[in-house]
Amino acid sequence: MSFSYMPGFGNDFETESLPGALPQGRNSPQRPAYGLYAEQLSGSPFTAPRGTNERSWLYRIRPSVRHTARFAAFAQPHWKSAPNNGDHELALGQLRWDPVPIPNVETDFVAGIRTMTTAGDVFTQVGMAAHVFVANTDMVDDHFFNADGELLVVPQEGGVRFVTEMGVIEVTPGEICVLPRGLVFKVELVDGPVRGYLCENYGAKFTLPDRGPIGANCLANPRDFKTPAAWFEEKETPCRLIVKWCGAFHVTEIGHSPLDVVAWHGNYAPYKYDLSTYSPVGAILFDHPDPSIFTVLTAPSGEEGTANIDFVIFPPRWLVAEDTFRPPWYHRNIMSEFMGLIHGQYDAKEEGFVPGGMSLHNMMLAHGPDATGFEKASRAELKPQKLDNTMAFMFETRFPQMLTRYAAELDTRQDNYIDCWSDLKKRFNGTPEGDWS
Ligand SMILES: O=C(O)Cc1cc(O)ccc1O
Ligand SMILES: [Fe+2]
Repeated sequence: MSFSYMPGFGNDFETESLPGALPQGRNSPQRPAYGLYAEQLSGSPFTAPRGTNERSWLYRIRPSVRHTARFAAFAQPHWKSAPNNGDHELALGQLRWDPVPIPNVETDFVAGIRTMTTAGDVFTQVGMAAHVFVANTDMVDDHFFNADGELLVVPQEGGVRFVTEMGVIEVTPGEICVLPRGLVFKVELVDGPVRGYLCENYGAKFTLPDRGPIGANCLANPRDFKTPAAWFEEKETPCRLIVKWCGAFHVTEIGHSPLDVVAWHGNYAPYKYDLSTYSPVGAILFDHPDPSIFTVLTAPSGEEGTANIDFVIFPPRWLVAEDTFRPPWYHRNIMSEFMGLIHGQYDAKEEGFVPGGMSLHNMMLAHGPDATGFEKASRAELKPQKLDNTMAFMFETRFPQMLTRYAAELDTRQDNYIDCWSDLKKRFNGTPEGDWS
């Protein structure tokens, strides 16, 4: 399978996989070339302001409406939606999990999605859900679209190929991709079983954060985002289309492959991004800045500076701050922090937060470095230090994240997580020096 990408973020792209398939100068010619059907995919209301108006025109072998069956209910018991007001017995707490094992039974990408938390409300299109996915088999004749939100995919183990109606995106650990609401796709495994994290964004789309005084460069640069060129298949055998719609799952049948878009143009499209192209900007004299400096993508809410979701990474970087406690500070946060680790070690946790694992520090719940990390960082000689072999990330939302029953009962949950702070000693002894014995 050969496929390619076009650089840029939010561009007006155009791409055709057969010469002359894309109409020029108009969207709806009376008879599009090759006998294709023209179809608009609207990602924003028709009248949204220019800066947030998103739509693409797809030129396809058959229009999407040509399915052969009515929709019927489909079972996906592990993929939950908000509101989910905590259908479990687990008390409030700081939480951490080891990785979810990859199943032994045949599990494709859609079947392998397990919801950890939900926030907000899928019906009013605010909030998000944090999921993990584990899969060991390709989707062959099954396809999927999510009407409830865009999907930000963070692979952690194994490569994943999204064969979408607008082109093919392959991502491996260290890369991410975003699949817009409504996009039809199937998922193939590049090389064996896969595991990863998924953020389902019910609200306004992810966009690049403003850089403010940082200026025109650094952080995530637009040219490093890659959108696939058109790719299609002409497959005239029965296929299925599974749909997630307002939290419920439905299935219909199609007599052909729905991945039949020969050409498209527009600014509503999937994309991928290599996290190693992120240029972190940080404190170069003293103090530990807020983690918002490492925002890759932000999904705004209606309120300025208050994201529905921030997707934040903790990439390799130099620590140079003088007279500074360099790891994350102890804190309580109005936003809720779901974290995962793609590889390596995270600087606030010496052990217990392992690649593929997860932690949840919910609205206003105290957290920070474990006791061992605190000890080390408080006594470290403050030479410039390279943090290498590390890539953690955070789905941070303005809303509380409600735990699913699956997450509460998952046997990889670490019951003793809070013990990582139990050795934090009293250092106050009434003297300015404190007790550092
Ligand atoms: O809690 C965490 O580990 C994430 C985090 C990192 C950081 O450097 C500052 C604040 C913060 O929430
Ligand atoms: Fe935090």
